[in-house]
Amino acid sequence: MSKLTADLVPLETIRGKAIEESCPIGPHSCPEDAAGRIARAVRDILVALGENPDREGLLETPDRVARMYLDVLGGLHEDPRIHLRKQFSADRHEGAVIVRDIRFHSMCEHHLLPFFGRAHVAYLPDGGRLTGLSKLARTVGVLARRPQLQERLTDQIADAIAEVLDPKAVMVLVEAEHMCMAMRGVRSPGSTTVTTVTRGLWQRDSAARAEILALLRG
Ligand SMILES: Nc1nc2c(ncn2[C@@H]2O[C@H](COP(=O)(O)OP(=O)(O)OP(=O)(O)O)[C@@H](O)[C@H]2O)c(=O)[nH]1
Ligand SMILES: [Zn+2]
Repeated sequence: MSKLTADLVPLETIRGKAIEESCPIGPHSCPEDAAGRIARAVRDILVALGENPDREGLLETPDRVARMYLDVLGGLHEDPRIHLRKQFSADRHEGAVIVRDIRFHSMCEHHLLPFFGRAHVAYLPDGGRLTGLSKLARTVGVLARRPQLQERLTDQIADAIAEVLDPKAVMVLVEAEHMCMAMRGVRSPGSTTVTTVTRGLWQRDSAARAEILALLRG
């Protein structure tokens, strides 16, 4: 099972006061003045590129980029399991629950460029234990807003559902386009990467797995 909380920088390596208690994932480093640090680094990047960070159009850019990073990578300081703890039961429902087309945007951890697409999530409740449909999408959102690999994102969505709902089975399919493949490097826009993971009963039962996979693909 992959770790669901982020590997953040150890407290002692952060200069200044670390805020330990304000994050739902427990004691860890929330670097003080994160926005200021990012903004200074962005200014350095602009200078290194040969730009003039003091020209009018770029004056506010470091601060904007800092706000943007803290927003699109804010899932580092959130525990995805919190949402799934909102549960209720439907004693007579024994079938699979499938939520398709959960749109997400994430950041590839190799290039810090976006990858984005859709996650499709299915689970087979045990004992009628259900979570809210929106909570599945919220879980995807938290895990996507981190520096990620598509494979890890897929695994972590399944792990969060398996851990909190303890269902009989889980399957997650993620399809995404990576800007690091489109804008640079191999320059292959339009390529789609598909990743899947199966846990529990559907891992062992190939007929059931094929049926759910077909439903996830739509
Ligand atoms: N498996 C996997 N690879 C990814 C993901 N995001 C980006 N990559 C790949 O990570 C690899 C990094 O390869 P490197 O050779 O270290 O970096 P690079 O020189 O920038 O590679 P190119 O993209 O081929 O130019 C590239 O092949 C990317 O396509 C992901 O989510 N999953
Ligand atoms: Zn990349």
